Amino acid sequence: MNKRPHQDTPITVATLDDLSALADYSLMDTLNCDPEAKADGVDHSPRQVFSGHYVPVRPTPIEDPEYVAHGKALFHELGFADTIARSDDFVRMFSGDLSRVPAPLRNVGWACGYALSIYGTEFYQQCPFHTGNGYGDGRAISVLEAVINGQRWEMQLKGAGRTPYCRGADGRAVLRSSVREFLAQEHMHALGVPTSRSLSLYVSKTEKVRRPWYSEGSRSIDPDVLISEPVAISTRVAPSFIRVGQLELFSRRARKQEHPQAMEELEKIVLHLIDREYSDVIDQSLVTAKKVVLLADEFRSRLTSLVANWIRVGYCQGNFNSDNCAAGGFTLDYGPFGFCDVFDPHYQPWTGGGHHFAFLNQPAAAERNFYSFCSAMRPLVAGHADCLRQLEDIQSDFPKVIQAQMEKMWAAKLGLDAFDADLFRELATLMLQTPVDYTLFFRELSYLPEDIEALKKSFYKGPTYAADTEGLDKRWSAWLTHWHSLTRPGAREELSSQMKLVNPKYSLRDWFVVPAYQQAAAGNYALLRELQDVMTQPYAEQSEDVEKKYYRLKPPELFDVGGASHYSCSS
Ligand SMILES: Nc1ncnc2c1ncn2[C@@H]1O[C@H](COP(=O)(O)OP(=O)(O)OP(=O)(O)O)[C@@H](O)[C@H]1O
Ligand SMILES: [Mg+2]
Repeated sequence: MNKRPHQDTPITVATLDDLSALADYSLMDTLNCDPEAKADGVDHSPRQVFSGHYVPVRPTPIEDPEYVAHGKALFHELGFADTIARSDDFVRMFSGDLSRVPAPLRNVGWACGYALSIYGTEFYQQCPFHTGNGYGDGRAISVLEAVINGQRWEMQLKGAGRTPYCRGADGRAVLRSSVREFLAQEHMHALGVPTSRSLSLYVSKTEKVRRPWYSEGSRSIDPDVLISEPVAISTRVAPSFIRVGQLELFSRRARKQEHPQAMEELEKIVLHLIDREYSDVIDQSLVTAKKVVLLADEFRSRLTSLVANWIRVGYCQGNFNSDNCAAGGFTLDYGPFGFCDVFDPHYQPWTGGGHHFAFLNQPAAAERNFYSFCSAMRPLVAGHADCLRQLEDIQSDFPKVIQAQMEKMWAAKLGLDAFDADLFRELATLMLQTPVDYTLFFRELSYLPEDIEALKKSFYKGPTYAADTEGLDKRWSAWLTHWHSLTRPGAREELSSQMKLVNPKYSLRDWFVVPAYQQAAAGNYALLRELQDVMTQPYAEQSEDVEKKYYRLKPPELFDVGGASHYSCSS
């Protein structure tokens, strides 16, 4: 993702014909197609796919699509005219109807299989056939790759109907989860955290599906009602959608010698990954084993930096399995995620996710995914003792590297040049005992307050605080004094501005998003657009109105409410 252009580019795409001129289908042209697949992509039944990197799949369009939103920043970066998002043929294509796209665009897309490791352990049970051959993109279908100003992008529809990997489900995404993913991708990008990006979001005016969900104000852990929700298709964009799980699928097949081309397919997918995501840092002319070592080294630095960034902004991925871990080192799959309110190392919004994926356990979860990645790479370096040793060193140094990234991140949040363990330990204790709102606390600290009054804006004032307010206030004051003594003297304004670029003012809390998707389901997109606006400038002060609405503590009545504080699924 480091090749991403940051500046607006002149408009080059004002019609679908313009886009089709930029299309380049090299994944379908260079990787292996499932030899048993029919080229027209209309067989959507769940089945085992034994070999090949992709299956041609024709998306199932949603009925009567209506424009909801488009990723404005991405449009400008790509040189897309805003008006194209509402034009008939663009709407048709990105709501899943490829039947009338202009050549060389094709009327089939592709879906990929991938394997699953949960916290480093290989799993097969989630595949309906218990073999791993029926697991993969169950509702994600890529429809093109385009090269735009020298940068290649893959565009992928989510919710575009069944694929052979749909595991018997309908392949749809509801508006609720699509709005969450759409807004979160935009927000993360604006926060400076590498992520897949939001291109567009369309909803069906007539087609609905039933999903388990929470009744209004429900405090139940599991959904307590079945609701009928409009279906939607969002399109996300990235240099590739290769996941660690995908590399594992081919590596498991090579390891078990499942078919004669298994080793070659593993090598091909890894070289494809390098080409899409790492071509600027890995020399094309090296032998594969050497490329793999460089890949592991670079992926480790991206992954450790990614997770430190998640923690910096209060993000919990919730389900950080190897199949939700993009091999390009960016955030992928905004299903059971959340941005925390209260600072809580155990914060985990997804009730099915388990403690091992909780907020401050994410470095350890990343380590497990990295181990799965390294195991998947091993067959490619097996014949090169040197490379094998280097890969093992890269793997075993992961904890050290992530620890260094975390310390660097905490130091930056605190505006310090170096991490101070004592200061941090006391802060973490105070944040837990009070407790504090994570975003508000660090933002208030960024104004360099002389006393703790301003910091109190971030206090939720729990039972420990109520029981000994004076004692805790004293400790907070002592902590603040200690903190001031460690900050750079002079240049206060510069320090404050620097901290404000590390500590966002606004974060996409779920209780902001709930009314936005509820209103959107009733055809009113005003709140969604307002949120899109606010959350794409998370470091800016913005207006007083915005501050009043979005820079505040979570109201007590919203704690523990299903759908606003936790969810059991993310469909
Ligand atoms: N084929 C499908 N049809 C309908 N719903 C699905 C399908 N696949 C997954 N889901 C829903 O999405 C939830 C998350 O599953 P998973 O992460 O595998 O898919 P995803 O969100 O579509 O993934 P990704 O963003 O990683 O492509 C599941 O619990 C399920 O509720
Ligand atoms: Mg997923």
